[in-house]
Amino acid sequence: MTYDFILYNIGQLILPKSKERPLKGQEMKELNISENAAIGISDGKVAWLGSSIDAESLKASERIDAQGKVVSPGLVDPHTHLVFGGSREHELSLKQAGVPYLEILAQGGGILSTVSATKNASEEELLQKASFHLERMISYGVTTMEAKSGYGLDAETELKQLRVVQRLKEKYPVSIISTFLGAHAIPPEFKGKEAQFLEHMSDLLDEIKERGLAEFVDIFCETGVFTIEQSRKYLQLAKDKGFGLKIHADEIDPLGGTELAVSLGAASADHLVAASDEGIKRLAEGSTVAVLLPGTTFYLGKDQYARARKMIDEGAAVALATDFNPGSCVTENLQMIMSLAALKLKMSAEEIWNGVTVNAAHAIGKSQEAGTLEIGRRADFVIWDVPNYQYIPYHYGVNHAQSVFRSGKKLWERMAYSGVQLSSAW
Ligand SMILES: N=CN[C@@H](CCC(=O)O)C(=O)O
Ligand SMILES: [Zn+2]
Repeated sequence: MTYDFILYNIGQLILPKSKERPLKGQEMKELNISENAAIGISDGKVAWLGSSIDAESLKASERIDAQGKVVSPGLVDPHTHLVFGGSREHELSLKQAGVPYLEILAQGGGILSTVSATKNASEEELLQKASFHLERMISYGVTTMEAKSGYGLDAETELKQLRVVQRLKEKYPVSIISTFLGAHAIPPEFKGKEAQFLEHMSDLLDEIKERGLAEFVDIFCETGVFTIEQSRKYLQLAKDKGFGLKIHADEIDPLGGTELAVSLGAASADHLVAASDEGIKRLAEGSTVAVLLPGTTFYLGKDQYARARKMIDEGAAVALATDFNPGSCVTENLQMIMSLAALKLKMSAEEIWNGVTVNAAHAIGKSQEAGTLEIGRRADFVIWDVPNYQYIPYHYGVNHAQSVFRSGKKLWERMAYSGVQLSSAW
């Protein structure tokens, strides 16, 4: 057999273990690292895995020298609000003055400010803007990501956002999982009529399902937004209609969204900064993935981070995501989140890599195709310009990706291979 190409001289090849279910508790500490490794690629898939020495005797149309660098599966970002209009830099001074996130929202700002900007933007404008952010995510090593609606809060704008996600799927050779988050905030005209608003959003579910516009349904279950009972009813309906479930749960107040997620069999419960001891116990018992978003806690200027250590030590499955959005976490950089996970969530490098690969894939129902490199799987991988896998969480705030491959094809490559390239005019 002649392989399309062989990537050899890989200093460390990161091979997360893939299971039928997410890695839980102590399993998150396990990470296969193969040294001086090689991968054979054929028809966009991993066709051979072994040592660089053994790869010498293989036939290949092309050979690429990884120069002793680190190679990992393409990263998976399981929680993003990729499609939105406008930006919210004007809120920074409010944050600095100590105005809480939910207070900005209650005053008609925050999410509602982005809702106005998203309503006012055309589909083309939203597509262009989301493309810009998506390309940046790819440059940071992400080949599979989730994207939510939720900045419309009316039928027309929610569907417009979901159509943009569909168009992104067609435009880019990456996997994008679409989530309907029509229940993201209460529009001013529905203040005090939350149940009516949720009925209005529920009415969209059949159309979204028929047109294949979303795989998951999500809700912001929080003080001043949607209650536990409202969330339960809404999500149960979505589940009955065949959607996967996600919940923005226990981000600020411990309402019990974590327990609700587990009891409904949600794929993920996200944020969980205020998750109770009982909620953590339930996560450990179930298979709902705790998607932690330390970039959001950092960006909101809070001191209390999600209790990742307790979650993992008690047996829960943890994944990490950017939560990229224009208000509470304005970064496309999942590597930065890996550093925050090390520093603020006290996760080990092994737990972090599992959190941005296999467990993140489970959180969005893509564990069969993303998050690891195995023979027969799509060859989505990243060559990292670092000496070892611990280095990425350690050296923060910069992009360590050297090149990003999707289905065995180079999708993105850093222009200067060794560090920065100063202008020749200097
Ligand atoms: N907390 C709710 N939703 C988003 C923030 C959205 C926004 O502020 O625009 C989040 O996950 O952080
Ligand atoms: Zn979110």
